[in-house]
Amino acid sequence: MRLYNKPPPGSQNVIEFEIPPSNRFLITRDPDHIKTILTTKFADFGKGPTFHSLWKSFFDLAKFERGVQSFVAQLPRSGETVQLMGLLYRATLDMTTVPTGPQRRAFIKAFDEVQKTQMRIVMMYPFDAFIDRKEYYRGIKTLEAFIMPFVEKTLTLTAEEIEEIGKSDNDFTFLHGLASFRRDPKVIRDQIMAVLLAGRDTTAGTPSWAFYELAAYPENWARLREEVLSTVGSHKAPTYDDLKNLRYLRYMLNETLRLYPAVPYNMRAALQDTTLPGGPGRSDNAVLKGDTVAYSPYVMQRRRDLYPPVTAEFADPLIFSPERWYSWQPKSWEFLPFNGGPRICVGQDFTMTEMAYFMVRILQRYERLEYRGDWEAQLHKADIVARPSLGVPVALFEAGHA
Ligand code: HEM
Repeated sequence: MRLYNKPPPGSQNVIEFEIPPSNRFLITRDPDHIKTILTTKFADFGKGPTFHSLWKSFFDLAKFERGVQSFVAQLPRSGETVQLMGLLYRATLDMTTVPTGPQRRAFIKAFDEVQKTQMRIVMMYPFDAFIDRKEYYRGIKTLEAFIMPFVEKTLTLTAEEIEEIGKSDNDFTFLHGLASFRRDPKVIRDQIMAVLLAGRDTTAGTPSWAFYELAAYPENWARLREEVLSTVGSHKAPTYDDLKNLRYLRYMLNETLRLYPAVPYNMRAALQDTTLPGGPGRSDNAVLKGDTVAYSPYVMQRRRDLYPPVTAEFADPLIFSPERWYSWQPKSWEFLPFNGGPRICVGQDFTMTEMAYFMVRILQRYERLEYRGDWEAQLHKADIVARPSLGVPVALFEAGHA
């Protein structure tokens, strides 16, 4: 983070350093550079060999709705302290794959182990060879043992049978979708694993930050609740149309992703010699094949110079203010929580709907939120996905209770 903030005002917003013998790094916080990497010169950059070696061996996702229901059922009694972040992490995993019964514990343990090691490997690059991968490979085997029977069973279905299932919204899963255009069990396993790993922490981390901020701004909670009650009502499950109509809720989620993009740091490896724009009156920055270019939506989205001046409608960019979105739209490439270009997050629409759904169910039921942790001790903890370092300990106060 200190490195990302290093370029002085007026510089090209990029710094460069080298780890001998051959690893050159560029770290940028310039929207034009990010645009160049992710779209204009997309073919010049890839995820890099470390990333590909990590994602070689993988698996699933099946049903969504279950998780939402189990989350709602686990909400605490009015006024009781609950670690909301832990609950959200469990719920988003439930929404995708998690088996029930005795397999459950082994699955979650393996999933956590695989993800933790992946994060360590990425964070330690280029010194990742020192990381012990024994548990990692064991974890992958456990996950595979769970998912492969589902993949194989699905592949016994003919294209016509899958098409028939597709006519029913309820029975058709992501697995059927994959099986309808690829018959290779390994490819299907990899796709499922990719979606599962990409979707859990990001989707759990974002509402965690939202609750964290909302606990500090009771007036925003009240305004959200008012919007939900007048649009959806106090008990009914929201429909897709309801969710689309909740403008303030959408702004609140955007504001959360602006201050706390779930993937705060990212990188690409140059696949060939190329350049990044130097800006008006400056020569381009040379990037050589094999160089790593790191960029940070987190730092970029907090750059004051990219925002309009502070006014009554537009709060300081470092302040959580969903209201700003009523009169302001970020310029393209200056708001990138889901990345951009051909590798934009495929789960973007799904996750925005899912998070809105979560928020609606809680806002319907609870009229007030109280923080039960130590504000001062909280840190922005970023492995690959960012979360509040101490979770989100809160008490929720049910409507109609003292
Ligand atoms: C708040 C929630 C989420 C955020 C902020 C988010 C953000 C991102 C970002 C920044 C990337 C680009 C990573 C890169 O290329 O370096 C990405 C990729 C991806 N996301 Fe998400 N994501 C979220 C939820 C989800 C969910 C729920 C799913 C699945 C249902 C998902 C599936 C994927 C997949 C499969 C990729 C890889 C796409 C590719 O490389 O071609 N994401 N996401």
